[in-house]
Amino acid sequence: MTTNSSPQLWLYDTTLRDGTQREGLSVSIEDKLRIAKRLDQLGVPFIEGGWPGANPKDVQFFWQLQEDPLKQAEIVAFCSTRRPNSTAATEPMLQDILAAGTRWVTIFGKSWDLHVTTSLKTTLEENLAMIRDTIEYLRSQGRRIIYDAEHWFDGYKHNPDYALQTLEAAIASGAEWLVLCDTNGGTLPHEIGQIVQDVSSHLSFVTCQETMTKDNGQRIIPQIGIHTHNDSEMAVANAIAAVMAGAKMVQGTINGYGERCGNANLCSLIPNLQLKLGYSCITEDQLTQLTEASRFVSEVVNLAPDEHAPFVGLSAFAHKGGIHVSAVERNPLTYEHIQPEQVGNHRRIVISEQSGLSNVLAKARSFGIDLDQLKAEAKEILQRLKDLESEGFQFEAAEASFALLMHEALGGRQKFFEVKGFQVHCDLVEGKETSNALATVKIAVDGKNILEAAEGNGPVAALDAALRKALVNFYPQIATFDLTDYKVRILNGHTGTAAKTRVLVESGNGRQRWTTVGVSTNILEASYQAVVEGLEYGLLLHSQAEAAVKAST
Ligand SMILES: CC(=O)SCCNC(=O)CCNC(=O)[C@H](O)C(C)(C)COP(=O)(O)OP(=O)(O)OC[C@H]1O[C@@H](n2cnc3c(N)ncnc32)[C@H](O)[C@@H]1OP(=O)(O)O
Ligand SMILES: CC(=O)C(=O)O
Repeated sequence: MTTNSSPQLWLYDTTLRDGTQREGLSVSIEDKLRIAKRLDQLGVPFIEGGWPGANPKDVQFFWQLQEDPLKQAEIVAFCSTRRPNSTAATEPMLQDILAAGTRWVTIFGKSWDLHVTTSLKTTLEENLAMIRDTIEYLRSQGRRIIYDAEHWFDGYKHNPDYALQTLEAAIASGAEWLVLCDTNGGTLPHEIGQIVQDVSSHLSFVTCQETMTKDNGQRIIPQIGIHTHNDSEMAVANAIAAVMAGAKMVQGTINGYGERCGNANLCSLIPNLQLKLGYSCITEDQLTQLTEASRFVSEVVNLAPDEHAPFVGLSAFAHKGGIHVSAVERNPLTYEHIQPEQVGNHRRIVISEQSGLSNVLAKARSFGIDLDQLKAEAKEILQRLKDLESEGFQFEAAEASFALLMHEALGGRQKFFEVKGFQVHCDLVEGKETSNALATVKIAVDGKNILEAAEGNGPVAALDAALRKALVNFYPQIATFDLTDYKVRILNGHTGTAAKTRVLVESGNGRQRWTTVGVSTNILEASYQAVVEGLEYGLLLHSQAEAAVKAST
């Protein structure tokens, strides 16, 4: 828990700049604005919005934010130092930076002599001049400077004297933050900690001798920041090592998006820094928005969320093993490192062949069924679950089917309808992309037999349509049900066409979604089981909702 006396750390989000350097991630201006506003709400104090000279989208983004500014965050424009053998005042990109109208600017410069001579093809002296001129010029235009020392750790390891000279150039010209970058992501935590300590001691010596003054006459004592990449899967650990060695700014991205293997993931860094190390980054209230913010950003950038992401993933607090569930039910501390609610996540109990009685009892409670006094029935359900999973069923993603199985075992499964039989006929016409399918179903509702037929652009769509057509007169609510996803998995592929198929069907009613499962050697039969259970579970939800309304009136 953080208190008023918790040491302050400054978060710096670069999702909109370094994050968009991830392969496969592209955002519109509108997307960038939505993300910036979400990060602002989350309480991130610095948000790097992009590189205004690099593309028209980033230019436009900063202009739009001038019209409609953020509430609390500083929006930061990013750029390189001027090019070799030019002047800062005539560098077009620096004019774009000024036009972006931000108070803060991040300038990245070269720390590694190899990069100076190879990438920039210039002299070590000219690189120092590029850093100095650029920062001095931007300061003369009223900007405050964060200096990103690109390839800092590699540069320092190869030529520490020169690397330190680049930082001294940044200090002498008035940078307020010196952000040490592990650009290639190859450094390990012990090296990061040691090098940050070395730099801190060197800087206290340098800043005693030479410090700039701000416009208000105060001395500028630059502080250290850290920017890490995940190429060695160390980005978060490295950022933490830097903080423990004295860094006061932490740069990263939501969900760890970034070039190659990504940047330090703020969704892991923030809770680690705040809950484990006692630093103050955002308020406790804002921390409870972290999971939602992570999912919001993945939705906007159109990338599936990582379900196994620490802290914010769907599975981050999902308990599957029976032993774990039993203990967590007694005390969550037994298998959870933090309370999921602290980061806006929640505990989940997963049902599978790895379950024990505790999983079944907990899941029953979540369905509103009290099995605690019915141990024999619960054991039977557990055995049935294990038997079905050994036949290829999988209930962890198909909880609606498991709920129906429970009702069945307890003798309370409501029979909304009975399928007496079905037939599907497919026409495959050469040259046509989709097949035409016709399904006929025979069902019984309340003792009445109904025969219905429907077409679809595939056999499952036709079967689903025929079932709905037959049922809708009895259950009008079926018109609101949707089949939202359909997944097929071949279970024992080595047996060729005799392989078993598992079908998962996700259905919805506009408010809730549920998943059902079917397994058979015949894909149509497996689909039929899952589709029928999907309709049945939807009807069950509807009747439970009606009963709840009745009970409350
Ligand atoms: C570590 C990082 O993540 S840094 C950020 C990297 N991000 C990006 O590159 C994304 C945005 N980039 C772009 O849109 C383009 O690369 C631009 C607009 C910046 C530059 O485009 P171009 O002028 O066509 O150059 P190009 O992309 O080939 O980059 C190489 C140039 O950058 C120069 N350069 C590289 N780093 C620096 C630096 N720190 N300071 C000054 N110039 C630099 C090189 O010297 C080279 O110049 P040259 O072509 O005159 O020899
Ligand atoms: C500046 C930056 O993004 C890096 O060095 O990785």
